[in-house]
Amino acid sequence: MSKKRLILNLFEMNCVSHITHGLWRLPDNNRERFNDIEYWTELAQLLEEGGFDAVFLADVIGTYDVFRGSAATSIREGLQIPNNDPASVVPAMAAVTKHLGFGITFSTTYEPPFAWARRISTLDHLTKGRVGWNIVTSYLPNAARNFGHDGEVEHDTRYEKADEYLDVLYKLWEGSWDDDAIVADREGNVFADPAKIRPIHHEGRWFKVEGPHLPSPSRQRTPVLFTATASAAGTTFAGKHAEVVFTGGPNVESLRKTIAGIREAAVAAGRRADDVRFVSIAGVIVAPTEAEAKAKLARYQDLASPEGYLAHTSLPWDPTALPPELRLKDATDNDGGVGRWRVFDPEQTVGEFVAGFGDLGRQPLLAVGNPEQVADEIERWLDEVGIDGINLLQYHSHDTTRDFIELVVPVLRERGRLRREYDQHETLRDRIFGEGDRLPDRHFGTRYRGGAHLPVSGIADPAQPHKKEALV
Ligand SMILES: Cc1cc2nc3c(=O)[nH]c(=O)nc-3n(C[C@H](O)[C@H](O)[C@H](O)COP(=O)(O)O)c2cc1C
Repeated sequence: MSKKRLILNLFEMNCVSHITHGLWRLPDNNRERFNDIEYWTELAQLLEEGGFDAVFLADVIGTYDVFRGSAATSIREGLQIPNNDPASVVPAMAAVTKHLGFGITFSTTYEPPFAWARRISTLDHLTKGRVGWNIVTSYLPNAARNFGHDGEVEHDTRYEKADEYLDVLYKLWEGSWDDDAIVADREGNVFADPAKIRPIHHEGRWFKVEGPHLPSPSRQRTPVLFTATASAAGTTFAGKHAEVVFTGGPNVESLRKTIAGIREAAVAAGRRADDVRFVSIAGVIVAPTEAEAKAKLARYQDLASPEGYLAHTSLPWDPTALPPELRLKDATDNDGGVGRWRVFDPEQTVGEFVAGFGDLGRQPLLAVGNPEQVADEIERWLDEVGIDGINLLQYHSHDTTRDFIELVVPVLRERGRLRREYDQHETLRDRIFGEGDRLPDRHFGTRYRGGAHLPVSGIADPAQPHKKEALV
């Protein structure tokens, strides 16, 4: 059996402190340059030189203001504020690269689907088929208040809304235009054929969209669909829609369960179990020798900020205000509001609990060592845990990426886990799945192709009465 090839992404965010809080202070870390277009173009070129598949851009549309009932901790920490729009930096990166893919996070909960469908189609055109979309439903109460709600939309309702959102998008991306709709007939003065373009007339519980889609079909039509979930509602959603699932989770057991559950949900949705690929967050601290890598981890650990992690987790109580020797079971009567990203141990003291938040060693996939040791660990995760790829966390920008490219990429290439060069002209989807540019027929989104399941077959053209808008 051939070896599983690693999907290699960099995990980024258009902000200072994405997910390794406190480390922006490392000497020469250049995260505060995120407002500069050169930050992104340099990064994109570096990633493409190193053979990365994609840069993955996380996003939030609110502040973390649950911890201590205020956004102040987040603001002090640079924790995802200030932040800029992720999609806006993609064209700059695309202009200086040919192969690098782009994963863009966007929420289905607050902004309606028509404009987003247009924006991502534009990006798919400009990148020649290199975009993916990380579908999120948004978890920040402040995000809800920024978009006219009093509080968060209830969890499962967000997924119901997301499901309809995707339905609208598939109608626009897959069904609204035929591939041969653009005629570009100069003599006949016909640019596009109205009979091959149709409105979608979507009317559902959440959205009413007439269409047609404004952009013509891009190479992938539907961008590669990513999501991150472990909940029951999210698992059903991912089984139907997701092509790549981003896995976090506290440990390997929960991860294996998530993977198995989503594969099962994919099969229930008429897809194949391996139609979904799994990409894990990975911390990699590598150096020529193990001792140097461990020393580097210690340097990083010194600067890690538990406060940043506490605010990021939206902990609804403040353990730093309690005596550090108090046991958690005596400090709080529920799960401590720790939530799904942290395992709660009632026997821990408050002091241990706080220190644990800033413990970089708690990462389930953390490889610290020389290049061979790191490659061994990544291969173990591919073969034993069952992931398909990694999203590399950044401790230091751009040293984390450079180290990985210089030290780990050659070893993974030697072991047949990474390609030596890109295939020319391939889209992001084709690179990941090797089955062409478009969604496979067994994906729900393809049901609208050619106008199937849409109320009209084409736009009526009064100047050409024989080509009437036909009801189907
Ligand atoms: C690795 C990873 C990355 C994520 N990135 C984002 C993000 O950029 N923006 C966001 O709003 N949510 C992000 N999330 C949160 C997820 O979208 C989702 O809310 C979370 O996994 C809980 O989903 P569930 O309630 O369905 O289990 C991320 C989650 C994980 C595990």
